[in-house]
Amino acid sequence: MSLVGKVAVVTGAAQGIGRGIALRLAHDGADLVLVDINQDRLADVRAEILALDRRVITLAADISARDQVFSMIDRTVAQLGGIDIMVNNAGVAQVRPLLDVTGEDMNRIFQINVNGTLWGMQAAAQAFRKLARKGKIINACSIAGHEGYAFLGVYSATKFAVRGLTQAAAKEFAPYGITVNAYCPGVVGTDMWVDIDRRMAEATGAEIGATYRKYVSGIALGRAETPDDVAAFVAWLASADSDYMTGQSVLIDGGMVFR
Ligand SMILES: NC(=O)C1=CN([C@@H]2O[C@H](COP(=O)(O)OP(=O)(O)OC[C@H]3O[C@@H](n4cnc5c(N)ncnc54)[C@H](O)[C@@H]3O)[C@@H](O)[C@H]2O)C=CC1
Ligand SMILES: CC(=O)C(C)=O
Repeated sequence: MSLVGKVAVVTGAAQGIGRGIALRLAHDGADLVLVDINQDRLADVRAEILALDRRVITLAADISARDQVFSMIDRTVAQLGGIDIMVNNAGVAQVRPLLDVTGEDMNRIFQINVNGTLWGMQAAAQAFRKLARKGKIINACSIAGHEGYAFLGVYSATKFAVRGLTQAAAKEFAPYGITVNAYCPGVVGTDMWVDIDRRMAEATGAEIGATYRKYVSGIALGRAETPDDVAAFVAWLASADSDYMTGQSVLIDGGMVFR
């Protein structure tokens, strides 16, 4: 219950890792702002958080649109009285042989994964400073932010960029008491991996499920990651226990990448 009295914003909260993070932060006492481009499934997550007796609002936003991100933060402060934790979770994967990558491919995934993370950091930091609150910014990185993966090259590049932005923002925002860190999951059983596996099968001729099984077989702890595994670490990053950590993109992958 370390987050009682705190307001947390989670993007990409309608499903997968974002839903897991939102539910865990609510369990730990935070009030929640659930943000997603897909409104259909946000209502279910909202109901789960209301059942935890927490305040919760849902906001539609495309994180690649800077004005929508800043408007979302303004509405957060107006409706819940402030913001303490910003989780820039929303993101998309892209399976493509590098030889086939187009400018449109690059622009789309960078606008969401990189620009969207930067807009979220900008808007949150601006709000923290206006409210004179220390604040915590927590970004979604990946093992692909530490190692480039075949057929996931541009996606990997976006996550390397998130790691760099996390380090730079940590240095720039430290004077205001704002910490900036990132979580780097491995293979988490969400819709994103269903899509990756399907597209890998199309690109390589492998059977459906083969890519997912190959990646999971390389995990030292012997099982795929769950959204709750990720959320447990993000809950620590959101708590005061992480106040002396900043600029770090931390691998929590069950033992895949060893840095
Ligand atoms: N699933 C995995 O194995 C891993 C995922 N990650 C990262 O974790 C984050 C969450 O991944 P998952 O939950 O697996 O993905 P997911 O695809 O299951 O869910 C992503 C959510 O983000 C939303 N979203 C997508 N684009 C958006 C936009 N432009 N604006 C607002 N919302 C948007 C989607 O509607 C969806 O609800 C992503 O940043 C991903 O790169 C990192 C490492 C591993
Ligand atoms: C989706 C993702 O980040 C990986 C490498 O699984």
